[in-house]
Amino acid sequence: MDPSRAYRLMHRVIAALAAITIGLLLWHHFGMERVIDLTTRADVRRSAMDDRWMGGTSRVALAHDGRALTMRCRLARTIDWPACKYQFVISDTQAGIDLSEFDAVTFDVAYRGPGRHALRLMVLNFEPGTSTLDNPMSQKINELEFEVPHDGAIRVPLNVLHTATWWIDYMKVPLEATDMRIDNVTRIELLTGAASAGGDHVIELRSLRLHGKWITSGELYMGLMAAWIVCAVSWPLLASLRLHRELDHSSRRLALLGEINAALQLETRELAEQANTDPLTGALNRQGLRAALMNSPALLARPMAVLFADIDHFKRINDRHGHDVGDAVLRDFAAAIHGGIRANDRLVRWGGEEFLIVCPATGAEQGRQLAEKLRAALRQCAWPAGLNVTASFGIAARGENEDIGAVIKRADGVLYAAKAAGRDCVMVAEAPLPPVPAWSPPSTGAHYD
Ligand SMILES: Nc1nc2c(ncn2[C@@H]2O[C@H](COP(=O)(O)OP(=O)(O)OP(=O)(O)O)[C@@H](O)[C@H]2O)c(=O)[nH]1
Repeated sequence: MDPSRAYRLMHRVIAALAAITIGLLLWHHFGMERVIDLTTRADVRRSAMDDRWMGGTSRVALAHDGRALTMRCRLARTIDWPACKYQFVISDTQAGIDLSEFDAVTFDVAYRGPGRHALRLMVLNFEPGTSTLDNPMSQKINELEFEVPHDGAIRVPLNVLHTATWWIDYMKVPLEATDMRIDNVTRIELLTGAASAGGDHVIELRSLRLHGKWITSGELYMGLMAAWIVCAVSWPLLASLRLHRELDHSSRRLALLGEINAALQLETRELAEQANTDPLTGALNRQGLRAALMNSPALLARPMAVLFADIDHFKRINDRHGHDVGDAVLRDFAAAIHGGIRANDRLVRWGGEEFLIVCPATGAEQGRQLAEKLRAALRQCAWPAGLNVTASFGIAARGENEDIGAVIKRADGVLYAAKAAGRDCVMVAEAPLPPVPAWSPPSTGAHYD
């Protein structure tokens, strides 16, 4: 799953878990009630017992009319502790039920008979190491005695149960094992009170219910703690995954932006080149020459020469063969010139069929030789439509402190002369006059009136 989605989901999970925790704690405290009704529960075996097994002479009979369990007891005080009792057997094995999370027992009972109407509740807990299956008396006996009220309804808290002292004596239980325990209850008994009067006692037990929680507080706390631990571990894990993914995303976006930037720079460079280049011949245009001179001022360092080249009778070519052939001638002319000049020379289409060649580190004579070489190269070209194309050249070498415009003008001047001289030739301009030094007053001390 996408870590960002999982992270958002985690927010919801934590909010839900917080709500569930509060809900469960409140529900556990105020509700979640589990009730075991011993008078009706199918897996509980119900019976009655008198004291004859202890040598007594009491008699008991149990009847169940569907409404109540009625115990008729003829109590005979012929032994010290005569009693009749209900027996609720929950388990015949060593494994009973855990009532430690049960907090009360309720009775709905009607009691008729002589003397005090009291009942004794005994909760038998199977204790591993102490109890045995063949002797129910070996199970820890937790007891309490209560008066049956007139209306017969009573709720007795289970925490008032205590381990019967006579059982502690009987079993010789060490002090540290005498605590009340009801975590493995196998049977529950309800007896006539210890000091009940002899005679006929009729006890109608309409219900005997244990009230507790569906899950113990321990289980609840453990479960909630486990859920919170899972959240606590997952949270930073998902947060770091999300961070990692966001970093990954950002670096990919950064890389993409870098690529776009590089593409834009390339495009800008291409546009700049297009703006500086003549689309027909690939030579620089005037703007391109200006940019080249600004970017490489060394182009103007002396010696340097400008060759002005002009195709002869170009108008005639256009007129006779059409503009397309004229264009092809211009392209081939630029290519031929390009093939004959050095890499650091610059070819500029000055306009129409006029080209400039700016040659750094070149004097007037070298310029003339270059122009002758180019003129010879033009003769070698295979021109379109079988034409024989020639060009005239005017050369000017840059004088001291002469600006480029003046050099071009002088080259143009001698080109005009070359045309006038019959074309297909090279003319070199005279060197310009050296600049006149600025006047300064004589240093001899002479003065003028
Ligand atoms: N095909 C074509 N023709 C062009 C282009 N630019 C200018 N021209 C033509 O080039 C011709 C130049 O003619 P002119 O200036 O009279 O020069 P020319 O005919 O070469 O004569 P000379 O220079 O005296 O030898 C004109 O007809 C322009 O229309 C272009 O880009 N393509």
